[in-house]
Amino acid sequence: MINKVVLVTGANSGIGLALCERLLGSQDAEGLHLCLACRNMRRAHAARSALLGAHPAAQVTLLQMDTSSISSVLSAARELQLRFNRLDYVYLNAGIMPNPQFDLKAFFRGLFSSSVITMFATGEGILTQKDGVTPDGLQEVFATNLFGHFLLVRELEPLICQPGQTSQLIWTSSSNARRSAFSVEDVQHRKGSEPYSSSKYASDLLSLAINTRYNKLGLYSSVICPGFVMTNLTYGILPSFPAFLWTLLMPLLWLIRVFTNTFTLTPYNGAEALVWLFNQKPERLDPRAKYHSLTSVLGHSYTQPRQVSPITLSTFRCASNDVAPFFLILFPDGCRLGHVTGAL
Ligand SMILES: NC(=O)C1=CN([C@@H]2O[C@H](COP(=O)(O)OP(=O)(O)OC[C@H]3O[C@@H](n4cnc5c(N)ncnc54)[C@H](OP(=O)(O)O)[C@@H]3O)[C@@H](O)[C@H]2O)C=CC1
Ligand SMILES: CC(C)CCC[C@@H](C)[C@H]1CC[C@H]2C3=C(CC[C@]12C)[C@@]1(C)CCC(=O)C[C@@H]1CC3
Repeated sequence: MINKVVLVTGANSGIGLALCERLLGSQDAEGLHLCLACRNMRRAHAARSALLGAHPAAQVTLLQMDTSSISSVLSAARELQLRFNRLDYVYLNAGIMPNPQFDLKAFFRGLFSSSVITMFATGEGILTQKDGVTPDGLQEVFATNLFGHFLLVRELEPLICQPGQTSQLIWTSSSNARRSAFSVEDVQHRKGSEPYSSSKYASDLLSLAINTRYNKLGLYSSVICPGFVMTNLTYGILPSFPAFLWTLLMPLLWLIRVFTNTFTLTPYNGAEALVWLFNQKPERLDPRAKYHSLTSVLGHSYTQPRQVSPITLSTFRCASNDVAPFFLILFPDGCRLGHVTGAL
C-alpha cells in the first residue's frame, strides 16, 4: 500500500541520491513510493538498482525529465498525473553550475582577509560561470535550476493542491545565493558572470512567493542549503584536480569545520535538512527561514533554520511584486506559457 509519494528531481547522484537512500533507510519508509526524475535514464537505472540493492522491497520508479527543457517538463508532468493521484513531497533538487571558473588569485587574497570564513561558507568572490542557451532560448542555468522546476509545480497543481491534504515543495538552494547577483532588469542573469548564485537567489524568492499564494491551498514551500558537499557538481569546479587529490585533502577539509559548520562534505550530511523537512509539519515552518544542513567538528550533522540576511529580508517583503515581473519579462507576449505569469 502507498502512504506517501515522493518526487525527487536530479535523483541519480549526489545529494538527491543520498536523500533517496536516507528516506528508504528511515523508519517511515514503509508505504513510501519514490519517483526519481532524471534526464539521463542510464544513470537513473543505475541509481534505482543501487537503491533496490540496499532496500529490495522498496517502491522506486523512474521518470524521464530534463528540467532545462519545457517540452520534457510538460510531458513528465502529464505522465505523473497518469501515474499518481497525489504527490506528498516534491524535492526540486536538480541543478547545474556549468563551466565554472575558479579565481585562484581571489582565493589566496580571501585566505588572508577578514572574509575568509564567508568565502569558505559561500564560495563568494571566487567563482564565476559561463552560461549557455537552451534550445527553448532560455539561459541554461536559470532554465535548469529554476524555471523548469517552477513550470513543473504549476503543471502539477492538481496533484499537490488537493482539499484536505498538505503537500511540500523543497528546493535545494545554496549558501552561494546572493541578492546582489540577482536583478529584475536581467532576470536570467544574461549579462552577468554569476548565473548560479542568481538562480539560487531567485529560487529563494520564488519559494516565498509560492507560500504567499499557495499555503491556503495546502501547498507549502521551503528552501534548504546543503553546505559544501563533494559531488559531481563540486568536482567540476576544479576539473584539473583529480578526485584522489580531494581525498588526500579530506583531513584539511575536516579541519576547516573548526571554523565553519557548512563543510558537510558528504552527500549524506548534505541531505540532512532535506530529510529533516520530510519529518516536519509544513504549517509550522517559518516561510522566511532557510534550512541549513550543518556538520560539527566531530562529524555530527544537524539542521538549523537561519533567518535570511537583512538585505534579503527587505527584498523578501516585496517578493510577490518582484517575482511577477520576473516571469512577465520571460514570457512577455503570453505564449504557450503565458499562464505561468498569472501564478504570482
Ligand atoms: N554540492 C554542493 O556543495 C552544493 C550543491 N547544491 C545544489 O544541490 C543540488 C544537487 O547537486 P549535487 O548533488 O551537488 O550535484 P550532482 O551533480 O551530483 O547532482 C545534480 C543532479 O541534477 C541533475 N541534473 C542536472 N541538470 C539536469 C537537468 N537539466 N534535468 C534533470 N536533472 C538534471 C543531475 O543529473 P545528471 O547526472 O544527468 O547530470 C544530477 O542528478 C543542485 O541543485 C546544486 O545546485 C547546493 C549547494 C551546495
Ligand atoms: C582546496 C581546499 C582547501 C579549498 C577549496 C576551495 C574551494 C574550491 C571551495 C571553498 C568553498 C566551496 C564552496 C563551493 C564550491 C567549492 C568552494 C568554493 C560552493 C560554491 C559549491 C556550490 C554551492 O552551491 C555552494 C558551495 C559553497 C562553498
